[in-house]
Amino acid sequence: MDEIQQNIDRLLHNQRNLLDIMPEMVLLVHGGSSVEYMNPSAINFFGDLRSLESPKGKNNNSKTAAMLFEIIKQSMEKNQTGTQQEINLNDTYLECVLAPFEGYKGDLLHWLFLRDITNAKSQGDNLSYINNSIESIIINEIKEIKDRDRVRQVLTKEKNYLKDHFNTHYEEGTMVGSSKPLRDLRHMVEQVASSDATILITGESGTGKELVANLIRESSDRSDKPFLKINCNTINDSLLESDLFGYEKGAFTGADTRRQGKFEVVDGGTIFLDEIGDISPRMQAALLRVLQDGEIIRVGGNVPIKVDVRIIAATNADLAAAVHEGTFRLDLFYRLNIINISIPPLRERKEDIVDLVSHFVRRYRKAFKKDITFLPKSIMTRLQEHDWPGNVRELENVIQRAVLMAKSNVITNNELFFDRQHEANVPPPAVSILDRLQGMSLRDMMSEVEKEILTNFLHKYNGNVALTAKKLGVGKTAFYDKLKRYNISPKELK
Ligand SMILES: Nc1ncnc2c1ncn2[C@@H]1O[C@H](COP(=O)(O)OP(=O)(O)OP(=O)(O)O)[C@@H](O)[C@H]1O
Repeated sequence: MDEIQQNIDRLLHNQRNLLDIMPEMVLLVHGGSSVEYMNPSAINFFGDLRSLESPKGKNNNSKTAAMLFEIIKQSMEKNQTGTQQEINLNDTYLECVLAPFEGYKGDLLHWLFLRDITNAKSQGDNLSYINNSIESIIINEIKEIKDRDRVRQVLTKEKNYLKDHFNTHYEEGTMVGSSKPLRDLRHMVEQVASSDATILITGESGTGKELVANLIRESSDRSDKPFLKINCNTINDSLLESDLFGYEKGAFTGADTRRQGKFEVVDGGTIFLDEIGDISPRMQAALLRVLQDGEIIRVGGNVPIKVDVRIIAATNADLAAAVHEGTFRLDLFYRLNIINISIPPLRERKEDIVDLVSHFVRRYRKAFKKDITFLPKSIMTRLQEHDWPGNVRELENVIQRAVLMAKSNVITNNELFFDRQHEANVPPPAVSILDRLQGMSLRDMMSEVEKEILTNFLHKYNGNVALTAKKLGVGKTAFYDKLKRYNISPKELK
């Protein structure tokens, strides 16, 4: 019997020691309502819950015991015994296994094995937070790389935008543009150049009328013969007449020798008469003679002289309207208008802007020895959106300035200034004329008023001298004299 008792004691001792050294918390609960055993880990963690008189007490240990009993009750109800559960006890996370068994005389006993997993759990949470952060950092990084790539692609595209254009061979005097109107224009120039027919080139100011005249002459059979350009607007009538047709000795004061006019000098070649809409009726008659009969009469002479000159004329005025108003001869209009080349304004062929811009960049980077290699697409868009009241000449001016002012190899918005010419043409706000004339002599006042009237009317009639002179009831020669006296340039008043 002693031996049996000794064995029981030994087993109990070993069992107790085993439970005592376990790092996990172990509790033995009796009947689901009192704690019969706690190992040191459990006591250390919960406090001693074994001697509590009533688990419903108010101290902390009673509350903890009540919570444990509740866990046992719910596990039994949900049949979760023997499985590992995670419970939260006052913000502490515990892993718990419940093992019910039948004790002496049928007592209901529960082993509760518990492990504190709060740290492990928060490390896990941290880890998943870090994982998430790393993931979002990587996602952001990838997005940024993609964005950078997109920007790089755009920049590469932009960089290449004018590369081909910039690298193409640059030729002075070429007519640039690939829009349908420009292609038609080029075709027409090729078709009419080789004939000797008179050509009238029409189009707004700065559209390229002179350029077209040059091309016609270059492609004609007269390309190796003299080519003279006369701007009918810049010299007065009598000078223009003697300049073109020559004069006989004694024709006017100072004509002490006979002199050949340009039509004779250029014989066999071409004459370009720019601003033809501004010539006087007398000049119109003389020109009609050249066109009809192929002859001129020198000023002060009466002998017709045969000339062989091709005439290319140009105007930005509406000659048909001038005929209608009686300031331009109908027969001369017909003679000039045998072949009409009409150049559309730039705003009607905006597709040409890219070609024109690169053409002018090439022209001016060479002239100013600048190394412009890049023109951002945003700049090109701005240029394409502009209305270009001054047409190709205005575009050329804008690019010329930009190239000159560019600080690197790129043209930026800082260098882009549009002509304000059309705004400058708006008459200044009215100031009382008498205020302005105060202190002047009557003669000076009259001159000022006359100058003001001439300027205003020329502006109103788009710089058309013949029309303005007619409207003011002044002879054209007298009108030109006045313009000279007051130093007024009709061209600047268009
Ligand atoms: N298609 C084009 N390609 C290249 N350069 C052009 C083109 N059109 C016009 N230009 C340039 O624009 C500028 C103005 O052209 P141009 O003097 O021929 O115009 P215009 O119509 O005769 O002007 P205006 O009415 O004032 O006499 C010139 O430098 C010319 O070389």
